[in-house]
Amino acid sequence: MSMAGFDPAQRAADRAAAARLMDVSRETWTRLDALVAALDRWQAKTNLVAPTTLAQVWTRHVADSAQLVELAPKDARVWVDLGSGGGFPGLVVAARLAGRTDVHLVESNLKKAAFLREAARAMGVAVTVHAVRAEAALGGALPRADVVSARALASLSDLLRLAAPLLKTGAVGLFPKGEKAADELTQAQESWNINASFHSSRTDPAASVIRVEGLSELRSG
Ligand SMILES: C[S@@+](CC[C@H](N)C(=O)[O-])C[C@H]1O[C@@H](n2cnc3c(N)ncnc32)[C@H](O)[C@@H]1O
Repeated sequence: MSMAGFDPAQRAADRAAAARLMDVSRETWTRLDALVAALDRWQAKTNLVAPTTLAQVWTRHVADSAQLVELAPKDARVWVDLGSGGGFPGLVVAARLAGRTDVHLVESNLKKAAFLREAARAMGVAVTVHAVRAEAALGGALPRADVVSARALASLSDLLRLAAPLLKTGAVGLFPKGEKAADELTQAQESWNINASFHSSRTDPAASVIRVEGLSELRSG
């Protein structure tokens, strides 16, 4: 067991498993290693990920986040991640798309926002961290986006309400969801016309990513 509370051998095996799930450049691996090192440094003082997932951080969090890039438009210039927490998926996206896409991370917890800034510096990626509630950021500080993502932040209905200003102006929404994904979509369809597709997760057979491309209010009555 390491000082950080996980078995290093299990962590190494998990990194190898993640390498089989993600096809990324050597430069991206260097950035991702810097992200995981920063996460390990901070995890003791700020709970960034569930401690039980630390040994599997590479598959449970990094590879799980990395798969979103394949679902995004190839020419995405601006990506907004809501409720970024320990950097998932936002900092993983920034590692993969460095120099090509402006990544905005919205995180209301000030300690986690400080982590996101420090981790980005350690990774050598330029991101914009908005240390405010998403509701506030979406009311003004964010630019028009090509992609909006959110992982483990809220139900799909709440996410659509939150991200509507971006989704209605052309952003594609990428929302990783667990085994209740279909139920969440059915519930959201009570309020919205949604053009959505499901994409099986590469890292969790029970999970999927809901990709939203087009959103409008349902007319009632
Ligand atoms: C369960 S965590 C998920 C973090 C990360 N996306 C992940 O998948 O590991 C939710 C995060 O969203 C942040 N958060 C909650 N409500 C928020 C809001 N209204 N605006 C911005 N961030 C919020 C929390 O501080 C927390 O870091």
